[in-house]
Amino acid sequence: MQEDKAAMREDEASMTNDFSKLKVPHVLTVAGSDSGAGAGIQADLKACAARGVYCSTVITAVTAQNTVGVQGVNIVPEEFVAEQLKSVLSDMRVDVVKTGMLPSIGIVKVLLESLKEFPVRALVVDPVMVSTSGDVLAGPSILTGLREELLPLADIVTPNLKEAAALLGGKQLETVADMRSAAKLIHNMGPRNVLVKGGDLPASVDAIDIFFDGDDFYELRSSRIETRNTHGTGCTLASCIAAELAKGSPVLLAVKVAKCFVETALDYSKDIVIGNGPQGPFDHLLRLKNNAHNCYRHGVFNPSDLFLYAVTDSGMNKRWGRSIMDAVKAAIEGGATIVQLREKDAETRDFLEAAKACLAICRSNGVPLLINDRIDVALACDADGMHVGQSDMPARVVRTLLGPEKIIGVSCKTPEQAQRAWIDGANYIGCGGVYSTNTKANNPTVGLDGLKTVCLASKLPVVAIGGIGVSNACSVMEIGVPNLKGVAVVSALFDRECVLTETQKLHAVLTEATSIVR
Ligand SMILES: Nc1ncnc2c1ncn2[C@@H]1O[C@H](COP(=O)(O)OP(=O)(O)O)[C@@H](O)[C@H]1O
Ligand SMILES: Cc1ncc(COP(=O)(O)O)c(N)n1
Ligand SMILES: [Mg+2]
Repeated sequence: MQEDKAAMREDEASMTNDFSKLKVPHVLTVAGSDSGAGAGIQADLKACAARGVYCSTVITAVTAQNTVGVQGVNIVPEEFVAEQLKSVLSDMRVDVVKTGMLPSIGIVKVLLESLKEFPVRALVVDPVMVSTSGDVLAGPSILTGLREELLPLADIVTPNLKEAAALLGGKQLETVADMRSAAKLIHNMGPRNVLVKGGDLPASVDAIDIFFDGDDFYELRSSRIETRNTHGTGCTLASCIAAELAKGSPVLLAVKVAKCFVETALDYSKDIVIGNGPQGPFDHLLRLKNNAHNCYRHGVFNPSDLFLYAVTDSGMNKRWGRSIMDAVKAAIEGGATIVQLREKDAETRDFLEAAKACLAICRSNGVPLLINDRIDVALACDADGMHVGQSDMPARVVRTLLGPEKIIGVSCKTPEQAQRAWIDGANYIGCGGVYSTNTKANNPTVGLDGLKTVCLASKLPVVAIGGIGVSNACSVMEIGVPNLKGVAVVSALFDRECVLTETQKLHAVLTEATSIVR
């Protein structure tokens, strides 16, 4: 639409803009709010976020809506819709406008005026009229404005079966052949492309949509996901199309990507239960959630996990003739609450295989698994986090690479190091060696006094490490500082014949010691 004018604006902008700054693809959605957050503005925001595109919002109506249906609609006065449009379009460089619920002809007119004043690269029109629950979101009064003025500006219009029927004056669509002829007739109203969506096509095994570009028809099929969670599929599809267009994609490719996204998101969230009604929302942020899903306890670090912290040592386990997996399994069975793989001598490939196997064991027991020092291994196996020393990669860099959900621990001997770990975004610190140990060469000890000093200065929870075992764990915990949450042990568990028994013994000692402290 009005590409010349849009291109001119782009040129003007390029003269004044600093290109060392990154231009973010930008979709503006002009739609209604859904309080249940499955459809409307909320779906648009999530869909654009999932596709890596910025989304601004002009709200045309506020609906009271849940998985049962629409309980109320409050239309935003058209002057105020105009004000929102002006705020966004006059200031932010919008690439694509996507429309959803346009509840009155007045609002359609206001939108048309704004698009004339501030042309954009592409316009996606999702002609929302009736919710899947059957409630009216925009009445027939908008139809003439839609057909005669908005559709001719649209790069693509995406009616579902009912909306296509309404645009064509009420004739019901029941077959793929009906969808094709509807697409052609709607194309005659002026949009460059038409997508008739067949989510509600009766008795279809696949989810079939018909795309028509004025010359050719494309039958787009995806498998139909058996789920009640289809509320908001239409809004999501249109927003994804807009997002891909904003990135510069051709229209048909944008539609294919969007359809694939909807199918994947439906499949991913087919069993989630939100609300008691017949139609639930689905989960757009599957990529992010995939991680959180895989995480111990949805990625929420609990400092009490530091209670009995088992740290492996490959040499030790090899000497006793067991694999790292067997060692980890026994430690967890004995009561270990967190596990760290510290394999200084392992070959990378072996380490990764072992890490994956240990992760499976830890996940099935709800115990977090961290990797010592090796961020490549932590990333490759999607471990729950990392532990780093003062000469390893800085915690702040590790945080950037692992993201916000993962656990990061830092070895600290001094209050200054503890302060730095906190600033760098660590979750806990390991303080030691408390006693001397032969698992770490040339490692000066801090003693119980040093441990106490660091605990008192630390804003993060602390786990004590270094030469701790059944005989002295009690004295360590008895220093009685609230943020000392437990002990980390290597030899006391793994340089022994039976890991299970030793872990059980240590667990009993710690339980006893902490009950005295409390
Ligand atoms: N159960 C399903 N499985 C897979 N895709 C679906 C399913 N239901 C809808 N879709 C797809 O979601 C998109 C939105 O379609 P539809 O539900 O018909 O629109 P609306 O939400 O506007 O009624 C279409 O691409 C459609 O094929
Ligand atoms: C505010 C608003 N906008 C659009 C829809 C359509 O979504 P669906 O067809 O999936 O019910 C809706 N229910 N609510
Ligand atoms: Mg639907």
